[in-house]
Amino acid sequence: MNKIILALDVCDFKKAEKLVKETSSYIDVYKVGPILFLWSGKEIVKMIKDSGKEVFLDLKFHDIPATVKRSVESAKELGVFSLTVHSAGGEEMLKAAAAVENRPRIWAVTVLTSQITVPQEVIKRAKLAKTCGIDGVISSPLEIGLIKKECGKEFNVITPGIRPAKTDDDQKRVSTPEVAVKEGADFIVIGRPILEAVNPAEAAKSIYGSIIKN
Ligand SMILES: O=c1ccn([C@@H]2O[C@H](COP(=O)(O)O)[C@@H](O)[C@H]2O)c(=O)[nH]1
Repeated sequence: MNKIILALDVCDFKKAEKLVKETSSYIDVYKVGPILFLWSGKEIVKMIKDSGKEVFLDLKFHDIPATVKRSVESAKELGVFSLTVHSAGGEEMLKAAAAVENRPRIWAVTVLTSQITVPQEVIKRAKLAKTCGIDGVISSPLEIGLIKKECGKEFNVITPGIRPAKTDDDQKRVSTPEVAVKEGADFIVIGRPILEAVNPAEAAKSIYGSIIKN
């Protein structure tokens, strides 16, 4: 499976559909977060799946264990490939999410890539998630090596904060796609560098080209 996940952070079904069509040669998994899900919910998930692609539902569940368990069950009914919970929800919440049978892959957010933190905090949360039966974590590309070392190669590391070129935006812990893939990222999540490009398909192609060389 291609390692690029395109974050469909748009609030328009037609725009999302056009982006999927234009980039489908380079992307197998599309991320749907609150921006798009609040507009198009089930329809967007269906459109992506009907295009033969997978959905990463990034709603970062962070609630009491019973509510998170039922949210994971609902996401399972939608047929998504993976979803996120927030590690700050704690052990009981993470275990409740992981215990749902035949569920999508669950990835726990460690510390948001827009926040400055110390690697020890990310590792502490990654280890907690692993102990609770979660499949992997969302972290910045700066922590990939350390997480793989501490939690094992099989534990998924998914990294937003990917910038092919230097930008001045809200992402604080960043690297290029090439470096993230070399470090061992299982997937890299990219939004604005593709969404805001003059030609999103060309931007996706160029990032794809840069990572398959490695
Ligand atoms: O720690 C996190 C967790 C999630 N994200 C999400 O990834 C994309 C990144 O988009 P860019 O435009 O490439 O910055 C976005 O949907 C975030 O909600 C994250 O960035 N960091």
